[in-house]
Amino acid sequence: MRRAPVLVLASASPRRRELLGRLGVAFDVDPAGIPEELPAQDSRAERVARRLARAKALAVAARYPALPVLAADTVVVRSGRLLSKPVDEAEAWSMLRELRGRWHRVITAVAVARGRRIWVGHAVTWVRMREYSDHEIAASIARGDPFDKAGAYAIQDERFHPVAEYRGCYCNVVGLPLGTVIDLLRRAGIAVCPSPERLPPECTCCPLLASVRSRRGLDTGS
Ligand SMILES: Cc1cn([C@H]2C[C@H](O)[C@@H](COP(=O)(O)OP(=O)(O)OP(=O)(O)O)O2)c(=O)[nH]c1=O
Repeated sequence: MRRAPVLVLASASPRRRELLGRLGVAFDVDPAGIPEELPAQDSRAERVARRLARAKALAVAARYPALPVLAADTVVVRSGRLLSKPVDEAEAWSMLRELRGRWHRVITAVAVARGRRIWVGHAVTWVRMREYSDHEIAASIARGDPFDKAGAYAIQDERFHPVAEYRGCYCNVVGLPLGTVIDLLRRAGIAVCPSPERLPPECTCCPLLASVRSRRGLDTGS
């Protein structure tokens, strides 16, 4: 029997749905579908992502007075320039060339709205891209992969695998920092007790998840 939802995920992203599902909470999905307009240049990228996550959560919360609503927004920041999802091939080319061989930041902000209250948090991951070729960029664009991804790439892309290394939370780059999500849900009154074997192993860098794993004896502390 299907469990009654305890929250609503305001997102059309299949990655967010998959990651939230790993926390073992029952949820409904209802995307916000609001226009996402980014300022081209903003030194306060965290603030931009937080504002968008908040707007998505509030847009959907109006439809669910009895349930908490969780939304997120991911932005890629390179030299102070915000990169969201490319609108066309030319923009995908320019983003992937700009990121190639360099470090950038990925910020995902998360908002949980419940009634008139809202809790917002964010996580930052530093990512260095490898020196992929123009031919690889063309192949990725020909597959249509960049167009629903901030920065025109996916760290989880097994054909392109554009990332050389990263510092911080892997799930944050994919679109949902689980440590931040657990913290915000607890603050909104939803206790989350994830089963450690369902958590992505790459999430060990989230302190909260690391402590969950450690408590259950899965982390040797190395
Ligand atoms: C950088 C990066 C982004 N992404 C994805 C996560 C998000 O789905 C997307 C960022 O765009 P967002 O605008 O944050 O989210 P979205 O439009 O896909 O979904 P919604 O607003 O309905 O929640 O990029 C990856 O899957 N892998 C990556 O490595």
